Amino acid sequence: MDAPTTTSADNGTSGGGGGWFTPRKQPATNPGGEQEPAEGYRLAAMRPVGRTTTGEATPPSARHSAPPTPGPPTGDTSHPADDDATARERQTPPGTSTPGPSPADGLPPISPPAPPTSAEARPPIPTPQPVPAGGPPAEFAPTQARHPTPASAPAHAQPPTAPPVETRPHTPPPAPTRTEAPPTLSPHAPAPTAGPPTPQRVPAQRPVPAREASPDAVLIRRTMTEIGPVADKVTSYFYALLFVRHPDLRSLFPAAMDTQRDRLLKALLTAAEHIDNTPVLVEYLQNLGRGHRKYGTRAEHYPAVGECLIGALSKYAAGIWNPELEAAWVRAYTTISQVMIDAAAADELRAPAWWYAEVVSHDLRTSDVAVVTVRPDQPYPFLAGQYTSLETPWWPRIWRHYSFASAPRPDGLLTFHVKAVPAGWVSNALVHRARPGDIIRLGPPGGSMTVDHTTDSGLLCLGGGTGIAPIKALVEDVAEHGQRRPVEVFYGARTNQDLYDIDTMLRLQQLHPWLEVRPVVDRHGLLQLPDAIREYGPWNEYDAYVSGPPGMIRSGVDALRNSGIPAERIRHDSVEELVVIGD
Ligand SMILES: NC(=O)C1=CN([C@@H]2O[C@H](COP(=O)(O)OP(=O)(O)OC[C@H]3O[C@@H](n4cnc5c(N)ncnc54)[C@H](O)[C@@H]3O)[C@@H](O)[C@H]2O)C=CC1
Repeated sequence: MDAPTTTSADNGTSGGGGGWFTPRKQPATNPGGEQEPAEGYRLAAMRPVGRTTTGEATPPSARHSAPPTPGPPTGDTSHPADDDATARERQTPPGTSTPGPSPADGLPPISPPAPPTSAEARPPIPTPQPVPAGGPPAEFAPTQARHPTPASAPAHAQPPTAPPVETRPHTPPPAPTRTEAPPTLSPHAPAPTAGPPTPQRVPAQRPVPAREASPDAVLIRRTMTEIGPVADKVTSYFYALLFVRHPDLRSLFPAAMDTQRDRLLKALLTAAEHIDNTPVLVEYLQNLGRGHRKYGTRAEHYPAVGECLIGALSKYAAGIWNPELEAAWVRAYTTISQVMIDAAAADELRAPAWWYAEVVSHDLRTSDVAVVTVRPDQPYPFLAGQYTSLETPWWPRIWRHYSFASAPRPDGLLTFHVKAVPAGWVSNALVHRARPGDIIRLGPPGGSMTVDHTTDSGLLCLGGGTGIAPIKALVEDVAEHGQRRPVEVFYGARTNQDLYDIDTMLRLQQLHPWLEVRPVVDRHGLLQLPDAIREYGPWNEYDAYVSGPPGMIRSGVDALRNSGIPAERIRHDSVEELVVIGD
């Protein structure tokens, strides 16, 4: 899969135990029971453990629970799996949207899979085991008014005009001497803190110790192999089942479900497939669970998704499907959903589900790139290198990811670099329509491409196109920590004109002697950004950060590894990359 295309840094993906496949019609009093078949064959409906008997954690305030309805009431919805993809700026052409699956849309007919032969054929109900959701919740922040105040903060400072950019030869500084233990990407590494709530620090890549796959993992992977050739059909059938059986959930998804539609399923399947990689999965799913709050996802929604997941899998893996396989999936989904539910519940105690933010500055740098600065309606804690999800008033419930282009600032303003991509709904709105005074919504921060301040290793940063945004934030972060660790930035673009933020980067270079910025402009496709780092080095004592288009990340990671940087010291936003490490 391409990277970054799932919440990456997307980060994210759970382990732990805990069952919540419980009776559909008796969630409050029979948490261990089985579901009665309804509408033909169904798995047991599910109720999360550790929640209230209604399955809904009591929101601390209306601000945390009631989804707003910004913009025209189009009926559009957000995509619960959007967080899994760092699909920044990639949007569905407005003219090609599909208003949700239905039999009339050419989707597979919704014929329920064959019922089990007996109640005994059902999978055993796993024992509920609440999963810790990231430590004790921080103090609850009082709810604030949802109406943002008029803009009054200064706009984001503009960079000076720079002279024409030339790629200049450079001798890199000597490799830094490590004075502390190398930065660990261990799943148990402490999360960096940026004030409550503490964003999860989820390294984008982590090696998984080689070990024998668990029996459940073997069964799950067998299913994945079986459905691989018909993945599209599984996806269509899954959503058809979900929306036909649970029409109330339709409003949680975008009206246009074409290119976005498989994110939820993809995230679930990816997580299940890597169910053995518990620490990584836990962090990923916690991030995913928190991110789902802004969609209005509630604990009681998860059983429906689980039912339909199993329904779709059992239909398209019918050749190998049996009670043992089903039980493995039930256990996996139980774990996955429980972690997400617990994380969302814990997050609800310490952070809003979303933030409103007012555009205070809009700087069109090129014909298709804008630098947009917003002021959140209340403090927005994040770490440099992270990203957020963003919704405009013109496309309600369509969320896209953008990285913060600055380290946290004293004035609380947040800046994003947005490139309008062809037929991109959100990106075109942000570049060509947004103006100061417009109100957008922000989801929680996510991503693990953050600086490890416990080491003085050098930073080797590759930023391609608007991928330079988080790199700039990382540079500012290093500067604010007052360290003198070498930072080498390779800023790639297809043309000189595309180096829209070079002035800012050169200004930072002037300010900081430890910073080296090297613009790399494509030479007729012969030299691309990753090629440039091969001309310099050595890099074996550096931590690497890669941000840009998926192809650039792939070839950048290859080039970095070839230059001697171990995989665990290369960070980028990509959940698929994250979870496949170690396979
Ligand atoms: N806006 C944001 O906050 C962020 C955006 N991104 C991603 O960065 C990308 C930026 O897109 P554009 O500005 O259009 O970049 P672009 O397509 O113009 O490419 C930027 C640089 O990457 C190189 N590159 C592209 N494909 C490559 C490949 N296959 N192999 C090697 N090098 C390659 C190009 O040569 C160029 O130097 C988008 O995919 C976006 O999702 C990533 C992080 C943050």
